[in-house]
Amino acid sequence: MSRNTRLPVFFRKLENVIVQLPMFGSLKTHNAAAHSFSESSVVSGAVAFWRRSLASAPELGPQPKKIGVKIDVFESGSVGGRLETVKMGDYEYEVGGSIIHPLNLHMKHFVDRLGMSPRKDVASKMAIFNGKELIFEESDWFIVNFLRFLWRYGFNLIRMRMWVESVLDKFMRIYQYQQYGYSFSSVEKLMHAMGETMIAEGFSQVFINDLVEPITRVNYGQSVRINGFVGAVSLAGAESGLWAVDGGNKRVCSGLLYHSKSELIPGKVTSIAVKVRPSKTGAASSFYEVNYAGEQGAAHALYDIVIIAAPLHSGLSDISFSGFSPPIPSHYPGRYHQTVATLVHGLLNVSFLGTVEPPSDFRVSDVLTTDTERSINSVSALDPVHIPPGYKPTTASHKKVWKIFSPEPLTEQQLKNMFLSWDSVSETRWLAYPAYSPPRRKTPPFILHNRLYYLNAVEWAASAMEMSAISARNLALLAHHRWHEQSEKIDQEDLHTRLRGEL
Ligand SMILES: Cc1cc2nc3c(=O)[nH]c(=O)nc-3n(C[C@H](O)[C@H](O)[C@H](O)COP(=O)(O)OP(=O)(O)OC[C@H]3O[C@@H](n4cnc5c(N)ncnc54)[C@H](O)[C@@H]3O)c2cc1C
Ligand SMILES: CC(C)=CCC/C(C)=C/CC/C(C)=C/CSC[C@H](N)C(=O)O
Repeated sequence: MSRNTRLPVFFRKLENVIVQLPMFGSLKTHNAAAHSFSESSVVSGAVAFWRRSLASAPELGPQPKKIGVKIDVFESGSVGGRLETVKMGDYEYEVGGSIIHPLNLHMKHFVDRLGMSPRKDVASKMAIFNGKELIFEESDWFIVNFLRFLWRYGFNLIRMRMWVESVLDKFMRIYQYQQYGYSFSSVEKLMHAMGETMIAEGFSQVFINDLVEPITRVNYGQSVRINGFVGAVSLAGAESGLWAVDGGNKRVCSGLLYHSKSELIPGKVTSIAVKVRPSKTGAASSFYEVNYAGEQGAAHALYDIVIIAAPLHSGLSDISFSGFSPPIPSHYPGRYHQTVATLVHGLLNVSFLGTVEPPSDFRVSDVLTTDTERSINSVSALDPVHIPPGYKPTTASHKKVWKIFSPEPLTEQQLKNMFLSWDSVSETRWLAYPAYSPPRRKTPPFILHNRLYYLNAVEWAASAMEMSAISARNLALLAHHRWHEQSEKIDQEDLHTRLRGEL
């Protein structure tokens, strides 16, 4: 089992039988301009703006002449945003977005196209902690896991897996739609095109408490009271075959930024105003004035199209909007959930987990927690972003790097309970992903104004690297089609049936 895998071993084997993956062609884009734009806007992570003129895209219909597109990307922090690594000792470790699903085709495509590779796999083993003891510890033996699960949960696990697969199966449609240049004007329409997702019902309470809840806690730091799609994404984040980018996931961001030839402007965007100016022909045209605090102080620049690629929520971007009617809020309703990632290079106190196993036998790498454990969401042994030759995971009798996810920063006392000793500690406080618990809110819009777009609205469906990539590609296509008044490529119904014969 690979280090990023969370579901028990027997499940990995079953998947080959139950899962039918839809077949897709390569993700070769039909729209070079939109594609390179989508790449730069997602993953540079910041706020991307399209300046003055759009490039033509021959495959999208007859185009008058090829004119250049200039893209500026503003970044107030570091490129990669929530993809971040921290150095401990000689190695770097992921402290933000760390795992990628095998069906996340945009991420896969980026890595291939940039000539990067997935990190080497390292074996892992999962356990579940209820605050007192380990209620489940994965065995190395497929048959043992299988029988344990069958005994305790009946066929719940298989049904759950089939439900996740049915959601993923519909989710995969988006790649085909985007390949054919289709776009969607709202998160609701994008989700509708991927098939409505209902919360899976009928699982036993003990199964939800023991397995589903721990997975949503490690992945979204929250309970199971979340919408169906994000629930399925969270469970997908516990499947087999999860991977990471060799050298660190954030390399994809800087790689795509470089590749897109856009200009990176270090600076914090403070406000965006809509300005109307007379054009050469006499007709009024509007521009967006972007004000920012750059390295040389306050400055501004004018753009035709602006894409905001950072969450418009308290504590995350703080951009004000002026001159818009109706007004655009700086912050949309709803908050982002705090997850603290604490990395400790130390000796784990295995008795804190209620186990009597000697540390030299303790090979568990991922400890998930049930809702009864309030102070921590997970404890995981981390592997460096690059696996050096000869690297082998060790038992708990050796010092190694552990990552603890918790809703609040850990106290000295909590660290002392969890570790017998440590050399170094690093703490990263994230406003990590939306707080998905009810009341369910209206999703923020993709289109904030005529040519002003908002990428991170998609996180209210689910937050993951791939979701930002999908949203970026969608907005690049949408911006292009709206600019060229190609309404037949926007919000088309029943694409699934219409495109069925195309591949
Ligand atoms: C702890 C943690 C673990 C996660 N694990 C996973 C995982 O395993 N797999 C997965 O797929 N996803 C994971 N995620 C989610 C994933 O990291 C995010 O969904 C994704 O990285 C979002 O990317 P983004 O570019 O849309 O936003 P961000 O990464 O937030 O990028 C926004 C950027 O905008 C910049 N910015 C903000 N305001 C301004 C401004 N006013 N002016 C200029 N720049 C500004 C910020 O500095 C930032 O760089 C995790 C997230 C966290 C926090
Ligand atoms: C978008 C689709 C279809 C799949 C993505 C599945 C996926 C990678 C989900 C993970 C999402 C997430 C926010 C994980 C956070 S924690 C990651 C890991 N458990 C860790 O310990 O770092």
